[in-house]
Amino acid sequence: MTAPILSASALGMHYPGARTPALTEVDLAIRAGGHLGIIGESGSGKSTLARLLLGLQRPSSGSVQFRGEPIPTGRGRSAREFRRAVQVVLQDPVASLSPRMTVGGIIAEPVRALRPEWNERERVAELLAAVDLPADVAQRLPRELSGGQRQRVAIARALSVRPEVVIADEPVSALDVSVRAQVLQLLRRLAAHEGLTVVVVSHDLGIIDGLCTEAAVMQRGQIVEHGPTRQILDDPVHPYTRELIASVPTLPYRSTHP
Ligand SMILES: Nc1ncnc2c1ncn2[C@@H]1O[C@H](COP(=O)(O)OP(=O)(O)OP(=O)(O)O)[C@@H](O)[C@H]1O
Repeated sequence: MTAPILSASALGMHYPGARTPALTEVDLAIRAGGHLGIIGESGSGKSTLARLLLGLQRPSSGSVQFRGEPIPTGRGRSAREFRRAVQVVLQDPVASLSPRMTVGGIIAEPVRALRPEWNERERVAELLAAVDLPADVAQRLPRELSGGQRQRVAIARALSVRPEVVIADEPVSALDVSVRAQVLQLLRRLAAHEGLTVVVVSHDLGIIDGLCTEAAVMQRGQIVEHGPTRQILDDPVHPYTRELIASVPTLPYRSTHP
């Protein structure tokens, strides 16, 4: 078995003033090239876990490791390498994109910060093509694009520095159902093409089923079930997982994963 690229040990998060912890003793190993879905109802701790895996927040207890070492902090070489290697795609494409920057500027920003030696314009053109957007979109502003196009821009930006891991928090929840399927298809194709490790956070079982070969089910800050997505869907063990599955009448985005 390959060593995990990202892992969490006994991870805990207790927000100041909160009555109960958002995360308790979470252990998780994400193997390189794996496609993991984190599923659970609102408030179960999914986004908190994602932010801790991204190093955007410090845990109250436990730790996150990247390639077997604690996530590097500060401005040194290893911290820059972590920021390049692990990228995020957020839920709301409008809020996650700066309204006054052109699309080209938005996509190029991580390249400028982390790969200044690359030709920015060429990279932007490559990325727009990779996410099936026309080249002239580079000169436009985010508000001139549709929701689906904006989410494609967010994906292009995340891929701009050739990351190894992409953590997507509700990547298609803000989109119309028909556009959702297209963006999911794009994410699937890019993940396979770039050999990415993907972590998808969603409250929607259909989206996890469409993108992830492996799923972790969260309830009240804990992972209550973790295994192959197909096995979890076909033969759920935990009562909460059964409840989640029963609440979804159909799973619309089923991919071709075994
Ligand atoms: N910055 C914060 N300060 C205080 N409490 C927080 C903060 N962020 C999250 N929480 C609390 O932590 C718990 C877990 O929240 P989190 O957002 O991680 O869950 P989630 O499963 O992602 O939910 P959702 O799907 O609604 O985003 C909730 O009780 C939430 O109110």
